[in-house]
Amino acid sequence: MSTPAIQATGLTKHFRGESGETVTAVDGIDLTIGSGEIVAFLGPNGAGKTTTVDMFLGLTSPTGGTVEVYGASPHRAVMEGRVSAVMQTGGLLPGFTVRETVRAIAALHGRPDRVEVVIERAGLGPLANRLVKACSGGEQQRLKFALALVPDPDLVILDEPTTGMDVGARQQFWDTMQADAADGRTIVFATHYLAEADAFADRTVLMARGRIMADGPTNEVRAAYGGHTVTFRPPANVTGANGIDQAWLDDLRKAVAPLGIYDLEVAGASLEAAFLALTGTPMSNENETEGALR
Ligand SMILES: Nc1ncnc2c1ncn2[C@@H]1O[C@H](COP(=O)(O)OP(=O)(O)OP(=O)(O)O)[C@@H](O)[C@H]1O
Repeated sequence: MSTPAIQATGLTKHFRGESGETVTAVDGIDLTIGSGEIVAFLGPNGAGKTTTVDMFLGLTSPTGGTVEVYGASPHRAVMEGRVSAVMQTGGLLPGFTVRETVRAIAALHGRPDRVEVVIERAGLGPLANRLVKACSGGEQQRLKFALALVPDPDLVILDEPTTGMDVGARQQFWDTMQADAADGRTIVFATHYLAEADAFADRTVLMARGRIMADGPTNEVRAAYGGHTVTFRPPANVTGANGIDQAWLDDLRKAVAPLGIYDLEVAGASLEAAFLALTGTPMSNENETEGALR
């Protein structure tokens, strides 16, 4: 059997919280990701997705357990160019053009031969001479993706790569990823968006409170654990510019608990959701409903 891309055993991470309490971000994860898999880490805010992928990349050291990337430490796998990442945040130099940025990173890796390949692969050809500061958020994310491809890694890890993109940019980003994945690269990405896992991942690892709640083919996870989303419009007198009145929400949580409803989450309506509702296009993002009982 070939060496797995990622092998995690009992992987655990504790942080010290603001008042000195222990926060368990990742709580004993066992996981094997094989070569060529496309895996989504799906979960709500604070589920532990970022901490988990940070440990895959050696950016955070585990408090307990182990993680190996292609049979070696994450640090070594990164140094050898076997794994690279597209992170949520991270600096691009605004005064460089797209091509200059790719050239600089390719020079660092000793791979000048990769410049045009990755520009083309990330769909940046028409933008190659544009200054980074003139690129949209979505275009900058595609540039980060191009940079991640410079060492021709076996594994690419993406942490919520489409955060902040509009619907069109998100689609374009995933089209680019899809084309790349067709070449057999292993891809692991963290996302809030069930629709992204559904559309793109063969396998979904559903995380909540630092644990794996479900892990399997995306369609099976959806069917077995998806449940139903109940949307509602709260009374006008409890809503304001800052969201829904907290005391009312606490009462609501208490009221629905006897019905077996837990983890009630409320997200403010986004412009995207409003746009989609107004245009009649189905919403792809289930986290951006006006109010949702999960
Ligand atoms: N450096 C830190 N110090 C203290 N607590 C942290 C730190 N990093 C993360 N946490 C906590 O660990 C938990 C998991 O956070 P993490 O960022 O991994 O979740 P996530 O699923 O990626 O969430 P999001 O989707 O919001 O990015 C959260 O409770 C978070 O507040």
